[in-house]
Amino acid sequence: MNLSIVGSGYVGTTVAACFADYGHEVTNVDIDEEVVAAINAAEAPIHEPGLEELVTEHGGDRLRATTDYAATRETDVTFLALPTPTGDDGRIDLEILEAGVRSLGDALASKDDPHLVVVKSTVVPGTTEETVAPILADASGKTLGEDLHVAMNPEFLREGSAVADFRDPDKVVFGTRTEFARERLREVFAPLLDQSDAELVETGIREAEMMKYANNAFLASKVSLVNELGNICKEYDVDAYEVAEAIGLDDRIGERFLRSGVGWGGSCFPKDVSALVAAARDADYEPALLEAAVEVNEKQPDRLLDLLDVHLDPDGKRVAVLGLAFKPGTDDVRNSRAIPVIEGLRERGADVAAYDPVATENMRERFPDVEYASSAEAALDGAQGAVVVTDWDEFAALDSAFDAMANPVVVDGRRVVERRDGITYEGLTW
Ligand SMILES: NC(=O)C1=CN([C@@H]2O[C@H](COP(=O)(O)OP(=O)(O)OC[C@H]3O[C@@H](n4cnc5c(N)ncnc54)[C@H](O)[C@@H]3O)[C@@H](O)[C@H]2O)C=CC1
Ligand SMILES: O=C(O)[C@H]1O[C@H](OP(=O)(O)OP(=O)(O)OC[C@H]2O[C@@H](n3ccc(=O)[nH]c3=O)[C@H](O)[C@@H]2O)[C@H](O)[C@@H](O)[C@@H]1O
Repeated sequence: MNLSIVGSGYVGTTVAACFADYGHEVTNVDIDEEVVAAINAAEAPIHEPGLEELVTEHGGDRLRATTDYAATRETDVTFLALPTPTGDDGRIDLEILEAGVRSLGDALASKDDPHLVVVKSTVVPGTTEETVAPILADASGKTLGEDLHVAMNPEFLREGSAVADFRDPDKVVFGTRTEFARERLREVFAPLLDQSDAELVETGIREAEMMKYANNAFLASKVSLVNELGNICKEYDVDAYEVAEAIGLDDRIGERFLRSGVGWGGSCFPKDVSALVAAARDADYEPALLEAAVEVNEKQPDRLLDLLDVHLDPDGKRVAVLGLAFKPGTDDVRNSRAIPVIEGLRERGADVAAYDPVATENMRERFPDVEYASSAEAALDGAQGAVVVTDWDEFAALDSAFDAMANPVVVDGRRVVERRDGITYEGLTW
């Protein structure tokens, strides 16, 4: 099948490269010329395990990219993988999505065959049918349900394992209203459904939109709950990880997403919980539990720094920050817990020495005047204290590097560093 994917970021590039690998002809449309050039040169524009191999194999061949929306006319289905950020008021900001949809509608105006447009971006219930569909119909002059169809196909992949997650998801959700949309989506996803254990959920468009928010809100709240329990554990000198392991054996709770620590960040949990809270309030419903989940999350970096304060006054001292990415396996620093941690350290007058295996350049844009070390060892050298913010495996292997610290105080926000003789070790929730 001929597919176009509008937006070529974490989702758009991953989805496009995987669909090309399943044998589809795929065109990415993006306004960023560097992203387009990279894909056509068979280079991955973002860091994701396994993506480089796929783009190397298919880029410039079955996988192409362009800045020209006209390319969508040559395709049967267009997926929208555009950003849906948080606006200043906490609500979903649809400006970028609407601009992309308008350009797509203009391009489709001169296409004769019927076309399916699938919203893959995360959007609040009602957006596909009340915002996307009318703009498309207006710009293209086409008739909804006849030669223009819309659908919603939420994406559940995680950064850092995007390719593996996309190929083998727990579920694939089709939110549709017409048989045409259902049939085309089944055809697009046939190879993935054949080669994975994914459950197919066929539902309405608004339900599909809400499933995505419910999924993320549940997971974010689960981590906040385990963080709250972990904070109580710490006060009572109980190891929260032992407790989590035991409660996770109850399959009503489940063993995953029980890692307590410095909290959740990233490009999606914070914005999606915020958008859902705002949408609930717009409907005159006060989502008390989700608000509390956000509040607990915002306090975890302060608790980490309070623990450091117990052992040293950071003013004028070198403090190593180990990990800048919002989670391991990615160079993404959006809403990383490292941001409030670095801000808090600087407010205390500390000289921050930061290290991350892949996210340094992205964090440098945010904090240009922080010292970025080339290794964890270099960051720790001469430091009076260290905080661990991202659970990169390489931090677990650190050992003699702590001997180079001037004062070996380590506050671990992710349960990654091994306790050892010679360091003063504080776990955030254990
Ligand atoms: N990042 C993730 O792990 C996941 C993201 N999502 C959702 O997927 C959507 C996309 O997210 P990401 O891939 O993270 O975004 P991103 O920020 O990584 O990439 C978006 C891309 O869209 C391009 N773009 C912006 N305006 C455009 C326009 N008018 N026309 C064409 N291209 C344009 C940008 O240049 C960029 O390359 C969001 O709604 C997000 O909530 C859903 C599941 C996972
Ligand atoms: O909508 C999205 O963008 C995606 O958001 C999350 O994926 P992602 O943000 O890439 O990463 P996660 O692995 O979910 O981690 C999110 C944050 O929670 C934190 N976390 C996760 C698990 C845990 O046990 N403890 C914990 O603190 C991580 O450190 C990270 O900061 C969801 O897991 C995906 O299903 C979803 O598609």
